Amino acid sequence: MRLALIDGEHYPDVTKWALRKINACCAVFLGGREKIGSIAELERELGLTVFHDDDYLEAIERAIKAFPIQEVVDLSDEPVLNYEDRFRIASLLMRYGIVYKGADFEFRPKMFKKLLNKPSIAIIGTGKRTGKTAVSGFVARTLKGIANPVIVTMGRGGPEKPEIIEGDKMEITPTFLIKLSEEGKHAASDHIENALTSRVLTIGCRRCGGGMAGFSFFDIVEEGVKIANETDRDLVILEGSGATFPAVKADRYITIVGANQKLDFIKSYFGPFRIGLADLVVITMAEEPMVSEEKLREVQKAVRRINPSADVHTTVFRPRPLGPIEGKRLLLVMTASKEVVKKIANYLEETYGVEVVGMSSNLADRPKLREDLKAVGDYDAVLVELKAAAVDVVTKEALSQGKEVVYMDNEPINVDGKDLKSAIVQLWEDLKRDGYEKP
Ligand SMILES: Nc1ncnc2c1ncn2[C@@H]1O[C@H](COP(=O)(O)OP(=O)(O)OP(=O)(O)O)[C@@H](O)[C@H]1O
Ligand SMILES: O=C(O)[C@@H](COP(=O)(O)O)OP(=O)(O)O
Repeated sequence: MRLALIDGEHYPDVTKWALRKINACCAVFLGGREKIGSIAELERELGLTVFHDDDYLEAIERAIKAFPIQEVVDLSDEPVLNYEDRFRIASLLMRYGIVYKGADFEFRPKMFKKLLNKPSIAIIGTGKRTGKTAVSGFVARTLKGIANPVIVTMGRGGPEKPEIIEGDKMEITPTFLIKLSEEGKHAASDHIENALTSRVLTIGCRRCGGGMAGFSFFDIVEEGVKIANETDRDLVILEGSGATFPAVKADRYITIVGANQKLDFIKSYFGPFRIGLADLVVITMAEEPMVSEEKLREVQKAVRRINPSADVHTTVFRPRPLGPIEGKRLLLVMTASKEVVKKIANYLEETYGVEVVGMSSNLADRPKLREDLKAVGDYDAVLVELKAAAVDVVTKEALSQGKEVVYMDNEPINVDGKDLKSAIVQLWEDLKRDGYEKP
């Protein structure tokens, strides 16, 4: 069935003429009073049900619940709808799997397939390096004792066939990672990072390309999910990549929003789609210099407005070295900005009694990283995130110099007085209580 979006900037007979052409079952009145009388009169003139509300999204949602709508056709125009409004509508319809068509645009959702035969939590983000891997690892560690999770990733550096890393059984050493890298693999891919930081079973998948709403052009997640189904694990954590996520229906959603992101990417375009899916939102990097207090308030406000029912947590990252570093002279290498790396260096010096003698924020830029590594003086150990060039450049160079390699994780810490750990346990308890949807 087809729902039409109409307004009062068109005369009723013009709208009626167009409605006949598209064979609509009902309409939502969006606003604009210049060319109509009352809405009741309009409804009589058009001869079909017209939904309306102060909030046009509410009206559309009501129409969708009342009729089995497959397509929404937008017969309105500016000034009633601006471009931001249209993305809001597109975000809502994407969530319901409904096509949204206008005069010169069409948004076609991919269907979320129900493929998992066990409970699942998807961890998706509004952008790259917003902290999906950090939070996925945190969720896995939090639930490890009670839910025995497996993580399925879909990185752009992921393998062509799903790769299983038994992080719970094997030790992931610098030498093992170098071996993977020499086999031509991306040894710092998300599934390997998760296996190392959280010591759980992970399944790495590949994806290529991402659209606007969050679906990938190609990916092998379905193959990864089939393998996850065959494991004896109780919970599948599906981790997105960049602003893209698996087109697999999950039972719960955690959306990661970087406080440092452009506000428009959070509250406009398809930000509301990603945030609207969430049961729990984690706002990451909520501190200076990434974000001012004023902008943070705007980000929090936008998230609450888009999804009032989500449990919102505001957090910062702090490093969690995965090996002993106390008393060492450290080289610190990260994908974060120069200012952040300095901040982390101070934190490490204060917390672990180390001396940070060199730093690089160029982990994701190999030519600059090589220059940084050449310029550094003597050090005992390199502390590096398992991302980007951590293995093929940093680990290789450090081992060749006889230096120690210690990998580090980024731990989310609440700055809002809430407790992310108990919220995650609660999410799992609720999921168990409510039951999960079977394929
Ligand atoms: N205190 C901090 N403030 C801001 N950023 C930080 C801080 N500590 C770490 N970071 C950065 O936050 C980012 C977190 O990346 P994470 O991997 O978790 O995100 P992601 O969305 O999964 O991306 P990817 O999988 O590509 O690494 C990293 O770039 C890391 O260097
Ligand atoms: O670029 C990506 O696809 C992933 C990392 O994937 P790998 O390169 O580690 O496989 O980054 P993210 O989106 O999670 O920030």
